[in-house]
Amino acid sequence: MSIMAPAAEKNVTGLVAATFTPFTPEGELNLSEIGPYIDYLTEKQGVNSIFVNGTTGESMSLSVPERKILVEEWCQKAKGKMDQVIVHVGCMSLKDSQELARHAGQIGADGIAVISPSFFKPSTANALRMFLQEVASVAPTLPFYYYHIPAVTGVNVTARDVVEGIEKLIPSFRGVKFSGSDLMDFGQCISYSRPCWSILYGIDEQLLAALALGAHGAVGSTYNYVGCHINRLLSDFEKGDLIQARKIQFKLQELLLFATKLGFDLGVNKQLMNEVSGLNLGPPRLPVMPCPPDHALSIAQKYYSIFSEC
Ligand SMILES: CC(=O)N[C@H](C=O)[C@@H](O)[C@H](O)[C@H](O)CO
Ligand SMILES: CC(=O)C(=O)O
Repeated sequence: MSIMAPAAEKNVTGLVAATFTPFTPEGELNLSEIGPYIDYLTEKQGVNSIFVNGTTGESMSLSVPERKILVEEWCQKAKGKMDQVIVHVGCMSLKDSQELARHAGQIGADGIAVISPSFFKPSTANALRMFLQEVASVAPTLPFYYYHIPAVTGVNVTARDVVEGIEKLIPSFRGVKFSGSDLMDFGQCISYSRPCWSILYGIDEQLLAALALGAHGAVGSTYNYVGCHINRLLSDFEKGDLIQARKIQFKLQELLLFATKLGFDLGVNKQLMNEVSGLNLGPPRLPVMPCPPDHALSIAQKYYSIFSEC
């Protein structure tokens, strides 16, 4: 690298765990689990980056003050242990998003991501870009990621339309967390992406297809408990061993298919994490329902029958 190169900014690569928010049994934040959670990810799963207060973290069910308290704890406990802490700051209100973006910058997050508002939905890619630009503008030095999750937001604009030319509107733009199954649109984001961007895939059960299209990394909920296996999928893919990589992808598909038949949702996902990790992340918050204990147990048994110890 040239001696004149600007200070290196890290691209996001590899696996990023979308963290669950720890609650007490009464439904309050349980900050004391965050340190052990980070140690579990690094030591047991080999996962060194986190995406906090996203979908899995139930951000839209948290108050703005709760989101700030969580981010402070995640950033503090991750210091020296995690490569990247990316904070989702999207809200229905532009003002709330800006407040969280500013806060993330002040407390040393490595990047911020924003989901489209979904009550009043932007009707065009341009309206969405204007919203993203207003959020990014209050934290202009923080790497900014657009979080594309159309099945949840119901906002039907392609990510490619959102990112085209966005570097002129948002100089801090650094990539997309793409949680959609439209692989054509995903490919078009990769093909447009700039060298300093990271295009991260977010549907864990089809990661291998996204890798073939050039995904730089992946953000997902299942990397909380299958990270060490999916790390092997990544290295098999890099070696060109597609047969092994597929075997691992199919195992994750088998687990999720089994779980889906029992009604896989965030409550079940969180309880599966509790079972597998031994952490006490508690129940989800309403309207997400807690997982029936027998469902979590049978999914955990399936997990152990599919995946051996790492
Ligand atoms: C809707 C949702 O939460 N998607 C997650 C991330 O984007 C994924 O990690 C899924 O939880 C995962 O792919 C299992 O379906
Ligand atoms: C899965 C994911 O990326 C999220 O929880 O936001």
